[in-house]
Amino acid sequence: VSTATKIAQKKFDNCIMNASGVWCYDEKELSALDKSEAASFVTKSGTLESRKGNPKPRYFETDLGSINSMGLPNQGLEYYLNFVNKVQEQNPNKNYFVSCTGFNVQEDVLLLEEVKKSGFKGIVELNLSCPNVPGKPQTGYDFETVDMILQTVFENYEGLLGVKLPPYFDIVHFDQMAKILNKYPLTYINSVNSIGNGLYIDEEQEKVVIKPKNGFGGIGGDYIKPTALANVHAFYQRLDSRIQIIGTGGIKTGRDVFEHILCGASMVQVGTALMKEGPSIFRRLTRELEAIMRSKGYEKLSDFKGKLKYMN
Ligand SMILES: O=C(O)c1[nH]c(=O)[nH]c(=O)c1I
Repeated sequence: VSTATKIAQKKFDNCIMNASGVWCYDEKELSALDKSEAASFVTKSGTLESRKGNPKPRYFETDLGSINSMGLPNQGLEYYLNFVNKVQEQNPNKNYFVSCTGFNVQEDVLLLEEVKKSGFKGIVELNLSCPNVPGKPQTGYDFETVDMILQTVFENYEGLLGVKLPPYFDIVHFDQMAKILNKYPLTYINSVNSIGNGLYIDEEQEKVVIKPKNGFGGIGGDYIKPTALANVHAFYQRLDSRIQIIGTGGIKTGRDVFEHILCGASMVQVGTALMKEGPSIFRRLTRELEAIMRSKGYEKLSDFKGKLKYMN
């Protein structure tokens, strides 16, 4: 049987979805994702109460990516749970994600209790890496706190739960974080969130381009792909195989999807490029990935997942 026929018969499970924060603020945006070729969707990170977020302009696109300091604007976790529970009922074969984030461990516990009470059957993404709430540090850079949060959360929560991590830039930090993460019954880790507190300048006006935090914001897009691939692969090398990895960062073509999977990702999420192109991007990325797999004779993701070669 020819390779092409084999691939046609064994269409790989779609593995591409949105990144939290992009095209997922309300029912309208989430419904558009659900209708698209995306494998699933994740909501904007929900907090205990709804939030307006930071003053605008708080998002800016550049040729190579984006900078954002949204400040966690969201409808509140209850809104997202109500909507996703409804959609989940209509599509039992899809696994939907609800993202949430508290400002301390007590809030994280309350959020997960709210999830449990709602009867949510999907996957929770606990965001440990929002870089844009003034005065609040990125939890993911405080290893003891991450350990304490996961310990506390898993005392009561039995559902499917993953964590959204910030990018790390130090091999010892990969070692330390992986040691902590391996202690817990995590379904997955999502690596990476934006690279926090970058600065993009309008040279002509000699000015920043977003209002919050004197122009400092999370960086996404082409700028961050090498960091994202390194984080995905570093955790792939260190985590128990029971913990899946969702790769996020710098994806805008099928090649980028392929590279994230080669580094060990089981699924990938698209942020900046989705913001630029809209939900039709999922059809394009799926086609481009299929073409690459066909050209290399791969039938399914496990044929190449994590199989990045080193120079011996
Ligand atoms: O500013 C935001 O809302 C935001 N922006 C990001 O780039 N990552 C995040 O996790 C969040 I919660």
